Amino acid sequence: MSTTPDLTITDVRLTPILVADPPLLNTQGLHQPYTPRLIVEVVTADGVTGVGETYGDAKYLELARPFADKLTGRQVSDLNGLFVIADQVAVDDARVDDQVDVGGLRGVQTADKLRLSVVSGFEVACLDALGKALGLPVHALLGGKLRDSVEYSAYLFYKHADHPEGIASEKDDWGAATDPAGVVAQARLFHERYGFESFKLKGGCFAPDEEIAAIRALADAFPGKPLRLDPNGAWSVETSLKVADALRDVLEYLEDPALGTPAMAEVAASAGVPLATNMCVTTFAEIEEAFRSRAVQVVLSDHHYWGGLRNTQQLAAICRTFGVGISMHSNTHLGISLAAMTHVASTVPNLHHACDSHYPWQSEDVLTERLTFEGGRVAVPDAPGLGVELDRDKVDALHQRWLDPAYAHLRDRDDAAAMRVLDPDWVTPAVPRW
Ligand SMILES: O=C([O-])C(=O)C[C@H](O)[C@@H](O)C(=O)[O-]
Ligand SMILES: [Mg+2]
Repeated sequence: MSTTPDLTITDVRLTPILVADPPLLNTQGLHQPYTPRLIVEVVTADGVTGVGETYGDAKYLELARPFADKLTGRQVSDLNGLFVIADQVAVDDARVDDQVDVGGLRGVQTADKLRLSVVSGFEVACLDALGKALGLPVHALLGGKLRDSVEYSAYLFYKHADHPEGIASEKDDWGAATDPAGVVAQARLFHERYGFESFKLKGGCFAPDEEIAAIRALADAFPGKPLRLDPNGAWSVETSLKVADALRDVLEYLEDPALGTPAMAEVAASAGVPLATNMCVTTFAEIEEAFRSRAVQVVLSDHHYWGGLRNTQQLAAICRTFGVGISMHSNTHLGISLAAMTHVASTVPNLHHACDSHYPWQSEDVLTERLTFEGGRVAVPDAPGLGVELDRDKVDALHQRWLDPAYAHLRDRDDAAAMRVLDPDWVTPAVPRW
């Protein structure tokens, strides 16, 4: 005779960690050798543990701790209640006043968005626990998968071969990529190792003509494959239109060429190529202006800052209503979030673009078994919950690194600081940079 599971949360564990990150370039600077993440675990009265992950910088930890304190005694099935609790957690004004996250790479910073980024880690952990308790995969809790695998795109970066000399870091085997030949070599490796069939280049690092040449080289090397270029808002409207003109025939979309919805709308009006964003539409409040002005044709949801998997489904429904495409953004996440992204992506009917994922860049993970890409796709797990298992020894090791005073300066991501190690005169570029 089956018994009803006890879904009461009896314990919540928060573990900040530092994970190896290669020397990747973007318009703000360089990735630091280690990047912060927060691992969330919720434990039920029956001893079932659900796992989630989110951004791990100090301002997220500050909110996650009081949030966690309010969870014990609640049900893991009370997902709507998470948003009610989040509203009760105070955000220090100094954390959002005139602040943008990682120099603006994650779009606007508001108290609500900060709260939602914390909620998402707990929502995923609760869904994982609920699924395990009921014997159902997360996609079933989200209404059921519409596909058995989810397609991802190769996320190409300009990069150095190594982090600066004398700086503690992990070695990677991707080599340098600072010109079109290097970018194509990196893309070939991505294709060989993971089978990716579409390619996104993180731009805004070099003069636009050099980045145009890199995309042209990719188009020659991978004829007919979908290509994207994302300078994170580094260009003026004029430069954006020049790039669109030069690459119109090979781009699937141009991502955040210019900063802010009005500039994006101006570009979109005559670019002749769809525009995607994970910068000007990152909250529900930003949707109306962007959709009315036809500034974006594809929204890239980051389930962390949109507030979780169910909010991502709501965003997808709004996009569908307005004829705007949807796909997924990604940022130095681990396997827990890749599994979460894969579950939700499998339930979205209007998913017509391969999703982004940084995962191949993350050589360290907290799972007993890494998720794998076959033909550029991740199979949607059908095991209960997220279908992944936490490796406690790995979590502990990465947490020890976070605790180590020698690494304390890396607890907040700061791409400009990493760049200044190489170039002491580096200042975050004024926008538009070109
Ligand atoms: O698509 C994007 O804009 C991103 O993934 C933002 C990220 O922060 C990326 O630029 C990075 O990690 O350098
Ligand atoms: Mg982007």
